[in-house]
Amino acid sequence: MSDKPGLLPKLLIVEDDPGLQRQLKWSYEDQEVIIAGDRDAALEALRTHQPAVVTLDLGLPPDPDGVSEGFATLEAILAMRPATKVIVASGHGARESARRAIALGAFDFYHKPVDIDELGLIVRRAYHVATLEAENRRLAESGGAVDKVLGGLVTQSPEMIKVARMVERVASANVSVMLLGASGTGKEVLARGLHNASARADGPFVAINCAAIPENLLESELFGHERGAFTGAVKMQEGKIELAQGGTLFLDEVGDIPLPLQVKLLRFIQERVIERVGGRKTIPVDVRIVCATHQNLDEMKSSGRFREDLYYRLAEIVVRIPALKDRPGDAALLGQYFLNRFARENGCEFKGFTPDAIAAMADWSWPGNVRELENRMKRAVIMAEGSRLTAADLDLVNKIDEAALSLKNAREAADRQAIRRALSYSDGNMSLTAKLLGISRPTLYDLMKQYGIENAA
Ligand SMILES: Nc1ncnc2c1ncn2[C@@H]1O[C@H](COP(=O)(O)OP(=O)(O)OP(=O)(O)O)[C@@H](O)[C@H]1O
Repeated sequence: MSDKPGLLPKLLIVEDDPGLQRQLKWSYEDQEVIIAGDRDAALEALRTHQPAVVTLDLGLPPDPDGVSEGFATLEAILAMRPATKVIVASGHGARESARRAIALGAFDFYHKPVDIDELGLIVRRAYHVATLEAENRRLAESGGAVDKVLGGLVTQSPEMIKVARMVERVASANVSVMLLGASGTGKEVLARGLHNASARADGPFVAINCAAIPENLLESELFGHERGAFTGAVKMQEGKIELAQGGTLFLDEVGDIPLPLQVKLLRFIQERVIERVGGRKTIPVDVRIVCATHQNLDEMKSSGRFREDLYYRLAEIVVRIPALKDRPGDAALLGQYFLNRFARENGCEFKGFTPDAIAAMADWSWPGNVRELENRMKRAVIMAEGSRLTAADLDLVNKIDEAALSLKNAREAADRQAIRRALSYSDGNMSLTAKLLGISRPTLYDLMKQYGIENAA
């Protein structure tokens, strides 16, 4: 970080004790510290420097042994700049004043005598929340100008925008596309977007989740059946492939198709004709196949559970979709988007999120990705009592995020993010990316393979 004042975030310390002023002034390397000894000086500094975070001693002149001037200063600061995060110092036995300060809008409090490390942590957390809030305000103010790629995909993450642009590009080409990503990352949204951006947009988009259908029924779901083909087949039924005639067939969880059916699917892709179960007639079908899976198909190919020839037919273009936690800012953006949507649908109004909700959303690792976020928002909008959604409404209070706690996962997440950023910065130039990351090109290739990161440039 730069040590030039002016580029550092500003911290205003309101403290009348000269000894403490000196001690605190030199305790923050990462901040430009401004000191004020009373209310007037504090408000003047607030106007001039606009610090995001303020620490405030409640015992200020002319009432250094009481709290009246401290509270008056707190109220004046929040009246002038309501978004300021004020951290209040409370003396011995001053629980009551701490509580009152929080009720008035203070961000947090600390006990005197000062523990510099502890206060440092509170200050850093306050900056973190202030930054997230500022970002949220920016997004809310940008209103409808939020990036909507492919018609319905809400994102502001460069990685995801790249993915969407890639899907738009391949939409018009006659190639098969395989979407790889964890559950709930938006594979179906992208598949639909691809269909809508393609020349087949006037035709049907038919989706089938191969994991959700029992193995013995999957064949007839895909290929259809003739009347009397099996017990219960009381009438002829067209399969999903046939229903997608002239359009796009989205095979979700393609890794769950059993081997015998993989053979039949391959035959269809090669010959472009189907036979319904129990039928003899061959029916020509013109469909484009887009497929998706969260499984590791490379591993399945090696162990013989997924046919290699089918894989290459289905995966002429492979698109890897980043997890929600790897898309900085998207959780807050999508949170706001779902909040607006569900509030509208339920006929209620919300002003947004409380700081603890914003911080909780940024810290949570979203194992269920966008679907989990969508579900938490849906529930919160129905259950919430206040005008802003809290971390408790989102059921994110005191949740032990085991995935985020693991050091290995945290390191991997940091590696992934750094690689994606460097790739994005260098526009996919591998030599430059390796240089930016300070590693060799072979190491970069190894890491990208290990983390399943594709160079989307
Ligand atoms: N970027 C996005 N913008 C808006 N809505 C989204 C976005 N991504 C996902 N969603 C919504 O989140 C939910 C999950 O998305 P989707 O079904 O596409 O995920 P998926 O990867 O196909 O999940 P699965 O693998 O479990 O089938 C859907 O309701 C979808 O509308």
